[in-house]
Amino acid sequence: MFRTVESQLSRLAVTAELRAEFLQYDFERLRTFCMLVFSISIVLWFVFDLVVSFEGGQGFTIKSIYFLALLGGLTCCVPFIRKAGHFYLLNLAFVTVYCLGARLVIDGIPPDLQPLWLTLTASSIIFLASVLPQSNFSFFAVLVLSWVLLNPFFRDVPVLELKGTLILFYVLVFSALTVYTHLRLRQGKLHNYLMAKLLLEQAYIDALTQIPNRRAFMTRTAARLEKSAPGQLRYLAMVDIDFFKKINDSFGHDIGDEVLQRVAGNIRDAMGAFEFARLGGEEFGVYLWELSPEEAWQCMDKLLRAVRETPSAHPATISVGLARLADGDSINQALIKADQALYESKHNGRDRCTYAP
Ligand SMILES: Nc1nc2c(ncn2[C@@H]2O[C@H](COP(=O)(O)OP(=O)(O)OP(=O)(O)O)[C@@H](O)[C@H]2O)c(=O)[nH]1
Repeated sequence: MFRTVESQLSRLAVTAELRAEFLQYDFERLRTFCMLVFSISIVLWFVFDLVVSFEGGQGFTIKSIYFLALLGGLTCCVPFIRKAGHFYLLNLAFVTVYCLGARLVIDGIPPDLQPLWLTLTASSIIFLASVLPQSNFSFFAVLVLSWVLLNPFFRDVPVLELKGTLILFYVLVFSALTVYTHLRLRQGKLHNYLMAKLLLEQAYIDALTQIPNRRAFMTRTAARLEKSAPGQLRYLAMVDIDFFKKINDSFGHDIGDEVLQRVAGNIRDAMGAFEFARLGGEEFGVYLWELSPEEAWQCMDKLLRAVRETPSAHPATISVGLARLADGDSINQALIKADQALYESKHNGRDRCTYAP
């Protein structure tokens, strides 16, 4: 089964929209991790600065405080960022400040050690950036920025001499490896995201009518019920197609399926603002809230009319049982109440709604 879903996935076109949705999801999931990485980077820079300042006899300057404040300020912005794109910009700003701060410290160590420390610092920044949730463009920008601002050859290190050649070799191999792992990691994460999305859709969407199924309905309505304020007006409606067995028996199962799809479309059009689902067979459920009893009734009346008046070679009608949820009622209790009201509608001639207050 897993392989079947995977082969379905391979046929799925990964649009720019899907990619953006994944990047946004990835950022939201890893927001705390981003803050942790930023905080660890600041601590590392601070310790490096302290060692060079005191062991190297430079003295801790006010500039270090400015850099710490800037980096800390940028880190504090992360929890307030909503869009992944804004985080990429913030990350670039963080890397720029960090690189400039690192240059400041490295300038204070003996010149022959500087190329090595510039290389180590740039590699650490690039490694940390490769595990952060960001787009390819953003990662490449960090890569280029880090090597430009922490260029180990800036002190006339001859590339063709042993030291320069070794550094260049390391820079190239390290950059290639991190680019490769970043791309592979991202591809793997995107694949898992799309797979989970596809499986979730299959688990929560009714295959025939393409509207939410019973599982989705029970999960969503229970969540809404839990969050709703006491005293809020809430209703549960059971919708059932009239004489559906007759439609199947007279015109065949395919026409029965068409009728189911049409009624599901009517429900989607009329109840789009609320929770709705196909509960099974020819039965549908609707959960409504923040309406007066008259308004809830009118909603159902609108739906009855829409189904009745939809032009078709195989017309159909529905019956509805509308129940009001009392405080403390569970969805299952409401379903039982709505089912009893639905029975009344069927008993009284169908194509109507019965309200159970
Ligand atoms: N075409 C089709 N039929 C289905 C599907 N699921 C259930 N059914 C049929 O729906 C019919 C339900 O019939 P009944 O429960 O007797 O209800 P009814 O004929 O609508 O009668 P009333 O509800 O009393 O108006 C059965 O014949 C099922 O076989 C489906 O996915 N497609």
